[in-house]
Amino acid sequence: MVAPPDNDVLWARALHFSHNGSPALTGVSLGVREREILAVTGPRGCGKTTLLQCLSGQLVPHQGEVWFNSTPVHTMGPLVRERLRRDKFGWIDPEPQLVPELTAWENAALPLMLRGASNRASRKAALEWLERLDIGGCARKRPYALVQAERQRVAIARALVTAPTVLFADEPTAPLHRADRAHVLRTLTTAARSHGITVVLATHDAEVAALADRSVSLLDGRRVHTVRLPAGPGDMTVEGAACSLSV
Ligand SMILES: Nc1ncnc2c1ncn2[C@@H]1O[C@H](COP(=O)(O)OP(=O)(O)OP(=O)(O)O)[C@@H](O)[C@H]1O
Repeated sequence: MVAPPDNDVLWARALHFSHNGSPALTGVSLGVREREILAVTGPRGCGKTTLLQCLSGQLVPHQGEVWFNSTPVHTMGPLVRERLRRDKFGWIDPEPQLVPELTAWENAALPLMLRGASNRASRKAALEWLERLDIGGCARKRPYALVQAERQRVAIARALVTAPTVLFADEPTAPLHRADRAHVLRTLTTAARSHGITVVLATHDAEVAALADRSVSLLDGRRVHTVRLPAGPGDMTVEGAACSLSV
């Protein structure tokens, strides 16, 4: 095993993963620099979610290595990986998964309470994040009384409330309308930058990817390089020696 470069907070080498024998990642390598916002782009089914799950320790790659700072994640046991995810990582799903019995602020405060923070401190931090995401007025409502876009903002507040080292966001604005999407993404990226949070953002939306510092593209479980043509039919997708036009 070779340790990753010092300036990469996450580093993956030659990841392979199959779901029930069907390959989802076939040799993906990448580094994520500290404090950068990295977009993982590509069409549906290209392996974005699987890659984020391997990087965040939710899945263990069948081959390859994942490192968080100088710690190998792929060799960790389930309990250590669970602790790493709880203490260092945040996760946003495309569909908000909230606890129905808890109010919006209690849902947002949950990760802090699970870490043993006081009720008062957890509530204060949760309310601040809900305010930043423009849903302070919903703090006492339960999920059933919120619309989908409000529920997603609560889920985003919950992911940010601990100021994680790395935030994994899997199509985080998928349930939002276009205007809402831009606002939530700006809030998310501004918060990440001001708190020094590294973000790995999976998206198939070019407008969303444009907010990132850098993008990596996947196609059929492999990394590809997308080159923008100066004037022509679209982007050129290059993988090794093979080229194809994606329009
Ligand atoms: N739990 C699963 N069981 C079986 N196959 C799966 C499972 N999860 C993903 N796959 C398959 O693995 C491949 C990669 O899926 P993945 O969800 O990682 O891609 P994605 O780029 O995130 O797609 P989407 O944008 O649709 O979420 C796809 O072919 C998908 O059908």
